Amino acid sequence: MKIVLIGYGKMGKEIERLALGRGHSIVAKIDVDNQADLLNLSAAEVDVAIEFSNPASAYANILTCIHKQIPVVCGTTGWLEKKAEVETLTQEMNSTFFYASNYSIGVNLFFRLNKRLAQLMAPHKEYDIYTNEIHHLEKKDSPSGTAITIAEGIMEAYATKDKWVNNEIPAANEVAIWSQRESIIPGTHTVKYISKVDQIEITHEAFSREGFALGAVIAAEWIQDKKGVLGMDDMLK
Ligand SMILES: NC(=O)C1=CN([C@@H]2O[C@H](COP(=O)(O)OP(=O)(O)OC[C@H]3O[C@@H](n4cnc5c(N)ncnc54)[C@H](OP(=O)(O)O)[C@@H]3O)[C@@H](O)[C@H]2O)C=CC1
Ligand SMILES: O=C(O)C1=N[C@H](C(=O)O)C[C@H](O)C1
Repeated sequence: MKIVLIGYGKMGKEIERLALGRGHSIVAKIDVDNQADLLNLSAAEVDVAIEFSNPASAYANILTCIHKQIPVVCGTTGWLEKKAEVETLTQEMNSTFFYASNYSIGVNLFFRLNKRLAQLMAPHKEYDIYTNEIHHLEKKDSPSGTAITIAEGIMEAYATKDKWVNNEIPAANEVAIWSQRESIIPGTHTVKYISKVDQIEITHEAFSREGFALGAVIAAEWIQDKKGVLGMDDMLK
């Protein structure tokens, strides 16, 4: 595959290492100082764009790719208020857009475990819910995209909960996400149910960025013959 990397920071570099190891080539690396190179690329020169930039730039980068008919795998978090627009445009342009708040296989299994646990816990009102995410000090968005997906999974199971709040004491209809920024931690997510007498806790802890990057490269390989709006649940079916 001929890959354009959009965002050449911590994730871009890890994706490059793994993609080269799997026999792919990197045709361009787009960062803040060479935005014009993306505008000048054509779909004939590239099989896929892998977008890990930042919350402020992801939307514009994705639109550029969709208009050029370049399939996009995006992992950037913190811009999702515009995701519905991107999905509509993807359909209108008959293009390809793959998004995941977290590309690691382990986290996606954790998402399923979280939903199942929430279904089991929902009838037991004596348990309060706590969700927590810890990331490195360079992270720009809060809460993490992964923590939002976890909170959405909990809300699916609880008819009484319809929104999440970040670093605030939750009202009865809210799921609290507590965010912590610490050192170089790649990403740790915890869900706890606490009653007066006991506690149930599940945690996913990433040891490095390799799992995120590998998932993104595998997604890029998987979408090669596909169109439309896709995500990890489609790929892991
Ligand atoms: N879905 C997932 O599995 C994962 C998602 N992420 C998300 O991916 C994103 C990137 O993470 P990470 O690599 O750690 O962040 P970094 O800050 O290390 O890298 C982002 C890079 O994008 C560059 N950039 C800034 N503006 C643009 C632009 N307009 N076009 C292209 N590149 C630009 C930055 O340059 P400069 O530094 O000069 O601004 C930087 O080099 C974050 O939103 C993060 O939350 C991270 C890990 C896993
Ligand atoms: O910024 C990061 O580093 C990460 N961001 C993603 C998120 O916001 O959930 C995924 C992972 O936790 C690492």
